[in-house]
Amino acid sequence: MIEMQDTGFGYQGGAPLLSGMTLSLQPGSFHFLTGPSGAGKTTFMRLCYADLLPTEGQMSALGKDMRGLSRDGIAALRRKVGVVHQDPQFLDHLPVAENVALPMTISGEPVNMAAMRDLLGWVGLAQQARAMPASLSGGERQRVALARAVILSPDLVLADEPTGNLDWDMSMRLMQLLIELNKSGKTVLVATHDLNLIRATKAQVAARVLRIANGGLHLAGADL
Ligand SMILES: Nc1ncnc2c1ncn2[C@@H]1O[C@H](COP(=O)(O)OP(=O)(O)OP(=O)(O)O)[C@@H](O)[C@H]1O
Repeated sequence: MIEMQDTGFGYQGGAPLLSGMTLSLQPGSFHFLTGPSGAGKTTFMRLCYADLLPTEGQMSALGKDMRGLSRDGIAALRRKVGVVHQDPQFLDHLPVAENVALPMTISGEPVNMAAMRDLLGWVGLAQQARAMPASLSGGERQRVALARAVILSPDLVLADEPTGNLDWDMSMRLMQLLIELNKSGKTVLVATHDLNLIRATKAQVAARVLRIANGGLHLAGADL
């Protein structure tokens, strides 16, 4: 799903931030990504959905070589990757249902309203379909963001600190949805600082933990 061989990345004009990363993220796997603040977790996630391209080594995502990826290639790749950000942004003048449907609208696909209702029901927000984003709680916003991330049925779901602003119960509720997605066959990668969340999730799913530290990517020990 994601393959890296001695892959590195540095922002323009800066020293390399990540280097020598070697990874084979298998289809259907569940991984956490952890590491200190500023280590490069978000940068790593951005590489995985071709929002950034590696500056060293080799990398492929969903079978596509990231080197020399055309604009169309990047767009096709992103269609297969659903992303949930820590602080999801919505179009505030559109209700929840339209925000969730945006990836379909943008890609010119007809919106399947029945599928939309199912999806909102799955994230527990069937009653909020017509609500405006500004009226949602933090946990509701994250669940709307998750629904939006999976509406095109991506193969890979990336969540960058999705529970950063949520209490424990809501964090676990969101993790439950990510676990369900994984059990339905999706590859899931979740960046988080929260070791308790990792431990609680690992009790339910065979998740592995990647750690970014000192500019490199490491597999964390079994104690995590
Ligand atoms: N667009 C950018 N241009 C230059 N440097 C950047 C850019 N985005 C991030 N950085 C730098 O890259 C480093 C890694 O940032 P990144 O956001 O990937 O870390 P992180 O591990 O996700 O941090 P946190 O846990 O605090 O969210 C930081 O030093 C950051 O300042």
